[in-house]
Amino acid sequence: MSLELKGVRKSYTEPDGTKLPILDVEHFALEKGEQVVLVGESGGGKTTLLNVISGITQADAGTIAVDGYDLTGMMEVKRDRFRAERIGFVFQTFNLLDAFTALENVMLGMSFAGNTGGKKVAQELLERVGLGHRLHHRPGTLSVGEQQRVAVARSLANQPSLLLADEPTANVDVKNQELVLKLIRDACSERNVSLLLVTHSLDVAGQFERTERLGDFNKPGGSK
Ligand SMILES: Nc1ncnc2c1ncn2[C@@H]1O[C@H](COP(=O)(O)OP(=O)(O)OP(=O)(O)O)[C@@H](O)[C@H]1O
Repeated sequence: MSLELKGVRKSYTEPDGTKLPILDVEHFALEKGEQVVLVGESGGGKTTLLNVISGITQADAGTIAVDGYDLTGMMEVKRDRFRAERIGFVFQTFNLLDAFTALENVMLGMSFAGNTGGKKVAQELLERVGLGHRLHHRPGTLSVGEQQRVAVARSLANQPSLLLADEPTANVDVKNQELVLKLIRDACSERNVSLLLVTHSLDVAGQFERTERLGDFNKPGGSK
């Protein structure tokens, strides 16, 4: 199993102190190499779910296992490193660092995970996403579609076993949407990376064999 969530709960606390339950997932799992699209209503908690898996947000309860290792049972330093090594992330807004070139953006994530063989691998990844001629451009001098392709290259730099993609095609034009989606899916297939991708697009969702509606397995407030 590439990813397995059991009993994962997350609430936010509103300014007046009341709890706002967002996640209550009894069980959710991805097989190794599986590609799953996640759909659901706006505000339902899709981003929160990805953030809890990636560790951007701390879950209140439950276990989150990646490649059979329970992240919630690890010490913080080990957990951060494990995540950096095993989980790649593509965001809707790319999250590239403006002061650095495309090549440096890809390399920076690699050094964080202790991957020092950097430059050649980063260059190959950028070539793989069609940006071999843009290695030394900063994000502000790249087109939007090119920026998302840099982000895709960066997400794969540590050879993750799981890729989380949150609306990766929402901010790129139609032509680039197909390109970015194909790049993500092909790269995951080639490397046997599991993919969990959030989208609002029915076009995108329709291309996946497995589509999950968050509301079908997430029952916030049900176990209060
Ligand atoms: N830090 C926070 N504090 C309080 N409430 C939050 C916080 N982050 C998110 N929320 C609320 O949690 C709910 C779930 O948000 P989330 O972004 O996970 O939904 P989503 O399914 O990704 O939505 P969308 O499809 O619109 O992007 C929303 O109602 C949001 O307002």
